[in-house]
This record gives sequence, structure tokens and C-alpha cells, in this order.
Amino acid sequence: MTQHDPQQDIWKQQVGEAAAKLVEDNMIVGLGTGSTANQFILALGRRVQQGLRIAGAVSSSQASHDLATSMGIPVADLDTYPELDIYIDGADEIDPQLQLIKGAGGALLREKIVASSARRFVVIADTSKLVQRLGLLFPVPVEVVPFAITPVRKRLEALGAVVTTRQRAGQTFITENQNLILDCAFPDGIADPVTLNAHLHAIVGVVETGLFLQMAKQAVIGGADGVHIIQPA
Ligand SMILES: O=C(CO)[C@H](O)[C@H](O)COP(=O)(O)O
Repeated sequence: MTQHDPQQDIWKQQVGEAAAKLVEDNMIVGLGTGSTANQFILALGRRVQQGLRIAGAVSSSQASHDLATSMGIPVADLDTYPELDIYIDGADEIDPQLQLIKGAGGALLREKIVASSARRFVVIADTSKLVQRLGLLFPVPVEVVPFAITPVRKRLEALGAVVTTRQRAGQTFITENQNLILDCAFPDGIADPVTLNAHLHAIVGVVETGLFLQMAKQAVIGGADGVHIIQPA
């Protein structure tokens, strides 16, 4: 894990504000989860209060739903809005092809569902999230059906992962979908994320992975030299 730099909070706020400007009148907007996505939701809420009229929003977690609602953003669900114009969310790692590791906050399944329902997925982050190779800073979270946890763990270990069951506040973490998360560390990083993701998905009992590949169309990155838009290399 990278060390927390107070400057990061300012960069997150700046990318949140830049991302909120990507939202246009009458758009249907997907809301990510996490501290960077929160900055986007706050900035979007301020724009809504100033008169931006979005058609609706879909949230990837209860926390984002609650924050958005408190800001006056009209949040509905995927049954109401199965297709979104834009999805904006943070990430734990971003490589030059805009392949991502996500899910440190535990919302990866809903995040991937909402991201895949959007015509455009924009990832927002500060420069600490940029990496040359995925997997060196963060484990890959894998959401697993509780009944299958032990056989899935063995199969993940057979793929070379160092596996830890996600805990929060001293308890086994349970996702909003009533599943568990196995965090899979790969000490040398991930040489081929596409192949690894295919192997993970081939394990029965795996619901989803935190590898978001060929999904993000654009990154809005904040750092010491301001906010920059990055396209996949
Ligand atoms: O995937 C996520 C939650 O499941 C978050 O987007 C990711 O962990 C980044 O969070 P933050 O912006 O707080 O660093």
C-alpha cells in the first residue's frame, strides 16, 4: 500500500470537480465508490444544486447512494436505467493501457456491473494510482460465494496467489451481495492480466474479480502538475 499524502486529498477533490464537468444535462450517470468517487459525487451534487439537470443516477454502493441522495442527486437503479451515458469511479491501480485493479472498498461487483452498463467509463485518481504493472501495490480482490470459499481459495493458490480473506473491523467482510472477498496478492505483479482474469473466472464459485480490463475509456488524473486526461496507450 502507498503511504497517505495529505496532498492526495486535494488532488482527489480536483479530479472529482473535473469529472463532474464531464456530465451534461439529461445524462444518466453511474456513481462509483470510494474517497475519490465521493469527491466526484460531491462536485456533481453542487452542479445539480446550481441547475444541472441530470436524468438520473445509478449508484455502485449504498454509501455512494446515501452521499448522492444527501446532495440532491436523483438516484434510481439499473431496472429504471439499464443503460447509462457515463460511469465515473476511482481505482486502486491504473496501468498505461487503463487496465485497473479495483475493489479495495469491497464494491467491485456492483462497480463492474454499473461500469459495463455505461457507454463511457471514466476512471479518476491521483498520480499515486498510476503503475507500470498491475498487482505490485494492491491484491486483486475476488468476490466469492461463501459456500465455495475453501475450494476457491485452493484453486486461487494453485494459480500462484497469496490469498487472504478480506476482514473489516476484525470481522469477515461481507459484500452488499452477501458474498466474501478473497484478496489475491501476486508478489511479482501480474504479467498478463487478461489471462489471469480468464483463469479466475473459470473457477466455479467466483462471482467477479477486481480486474477491470478494456473498460475504462479515459482517465482523469490529478497530481502536482494539475489535472490531466489520459487515454489508453
Ligand atoms: O474500487 C473501489 C471500491 O471498491 C474504489 O474505487 C477504489 O478502492 C479506490 O478508492 P479510493 O478512491 O478511496 O482510493
